[in-house]
Amino acid sequence: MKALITGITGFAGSHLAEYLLARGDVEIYGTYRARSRMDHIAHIADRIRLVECELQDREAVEKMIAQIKPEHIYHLAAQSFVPASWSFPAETLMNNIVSQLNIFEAVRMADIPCKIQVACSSEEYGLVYPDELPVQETNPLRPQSPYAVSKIAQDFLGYQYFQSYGLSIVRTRTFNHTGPRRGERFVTSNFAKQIAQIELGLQPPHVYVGNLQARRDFTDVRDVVKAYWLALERGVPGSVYNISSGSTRTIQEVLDTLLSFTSAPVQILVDPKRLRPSDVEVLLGDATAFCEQTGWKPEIPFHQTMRDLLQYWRDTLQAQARTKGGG
Ligand SMILES: Nc1nc2c(ncn2[C@@H]2O[C@H](COP(=O)(O)OP(=O)(O)O[C@H]3O[C@H](CO)[C@@H](O)[C@H](O)[C@@H]3O)[C@@H](O)[C@H]2O)c(=O)[nH]1
Repeated sequence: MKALITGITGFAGSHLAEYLLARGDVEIYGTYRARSRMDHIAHIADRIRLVECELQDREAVEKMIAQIKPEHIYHLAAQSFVPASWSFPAETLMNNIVSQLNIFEAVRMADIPCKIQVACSSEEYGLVYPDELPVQETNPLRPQSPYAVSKIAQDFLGYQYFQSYGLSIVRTRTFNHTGPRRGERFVTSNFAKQIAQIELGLQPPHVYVGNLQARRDFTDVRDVVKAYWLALERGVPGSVYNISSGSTRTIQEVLDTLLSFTSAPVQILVDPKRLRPSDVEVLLGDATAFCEQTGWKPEIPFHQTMRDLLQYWRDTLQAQARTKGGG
């Protein structure tokens, strides 16, 4: 079976590639761009096929899909950092919407039997009222950022291409996910990296934070990528599914959990630059529909995820120090 992962060099993409490799029955293709960093997939590079492709280039995408003829497409490539979408709203919308349109059009033109998973987001729900929790797929979408609007467009294009052309598309609205290799701008990874830097004496004992009152529903990325596989194996085309753990934590609790793994004394400082024009206050997902349809359930406890993430940063920073020191 041939699977294509867009954004294979990224956080979720690299974990999905590892998961599919471990299955043993999947031939894995992945797209990257000239500027993509390869460190997340260096350890598996000899077992996957990498294809350079700018997804905003329609002709390049058509050629790539026609050549590979994938049976599964996992569309994970995106501008996924919410604050960047305020700094670069046009780029976020263009990148996220046009890339996906090109993939849909290329599959349609190639006329191949191919299932497509679209990585949508819980950010689409945006403003959620207390009596709407936990959020179901039927909840109104009240976006709070340009990123959320881009994901709603991706989501609705998935619905429309299923309705109009019968493309076999499954949409996954994934709530926050984290784990080793999480990009350092995202809150869990950012705090973990700061703590690891403090432990190694690479920064003063100050942890900079933004809004600690926000609540999020976190799942381990290694559970999330299993869900993506199951979405295409057992999900109903045309459907949209929440992928979430069903429990919520404040960002303060995230910080406290990470701090419980270190003996380094730290001071917490609010950095006003980390506060957003509008922040989603609470996200808590109801994944019952997905669990019942596919048999999926998250298995890795939050504490384990946080422990692994902090260890990832300790190992990464130590390896960087060794490289710099020439040892
Ligand atoms: N990034 C960051 N966020 C902080 C910080 N301090 C507090 N926060 C708060 O921590 C929460 C989570 O922020 P992020 O980790 O940046 O994630 P996100 O905005 O919730 O978006 C993530 O989840 C979405 C799914 O709900 C994904 O779609 C999106 O791509 C991303 O992974 C937000 O409420 C943010 O204001 C900080 O120093 N840095």
